[in-house]
Amino acid sequence: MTDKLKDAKIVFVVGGPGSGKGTQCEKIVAKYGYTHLSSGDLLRAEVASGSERGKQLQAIMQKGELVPLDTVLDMIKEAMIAKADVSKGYLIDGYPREVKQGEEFEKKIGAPALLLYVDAKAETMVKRLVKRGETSGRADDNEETIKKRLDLYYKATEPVIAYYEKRSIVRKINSELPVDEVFAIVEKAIDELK
Ligand SMILES: Nc1ncnc2c1ncn2[C@H]1C[C@H](O)[C@@H](COP(=O)(O)OP(=O)(O)O)O1
Ligand SMILES: [Mg+2]
Repeated sequence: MTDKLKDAKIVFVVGGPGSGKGTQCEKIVAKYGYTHLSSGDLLRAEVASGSERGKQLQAIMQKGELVPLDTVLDMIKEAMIAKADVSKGYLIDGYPREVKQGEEFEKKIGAPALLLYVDAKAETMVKRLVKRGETSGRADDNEETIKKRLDLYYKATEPVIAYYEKRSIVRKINSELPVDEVFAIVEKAIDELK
């Protein structure tokens, strides 16, 4: 564990694609001064920067292969350390995707204080993603890919929730409600951390 991060408040934000993770994270950042880190965004930014590592990542991703777990974690850790002096806490959005990723995160960085489980029905998630796809420009926001992402989510990520439930750090958030009502529930969970 890194000294700079030893007292860091770490919140895992887990939920299916389109459940509303990004939406709620944005609101947490605005109210609480947390740092929002999404592994996908970090990878895309590294590629866009044109750095040596970015070029290696791009080559891997172009082949359709998975970026090594260690690389993703190193990037998350670096981004956390860079914000250590100003950040009130960290939102780790869309990670861990599987139990192994959670275990590795804890070995290399630290333990989460809370897991926000942003929960919506499959039907709701599909609807939101199809709508987001009209403007997001994200290649994976189309109906066929959405279905694959949902299947993978249920297979790989639901065990993550069960794993952290054993430690009683999971707070399930009903994300079927309007955004502000969802945030009211999120606020309670974050306030309890203080
Ligand atoms: N509680 C809510 N009610 C209605 N729409 C919501 C919502 N939360 C999010 N949305 C919308 C915003 C986006 O267009 C879409 C997906 O939200 P998102 O925050 O990008 O999800 P995620 O980051 O979990 O993939 O759904
Ligand atoms: Mg998102």
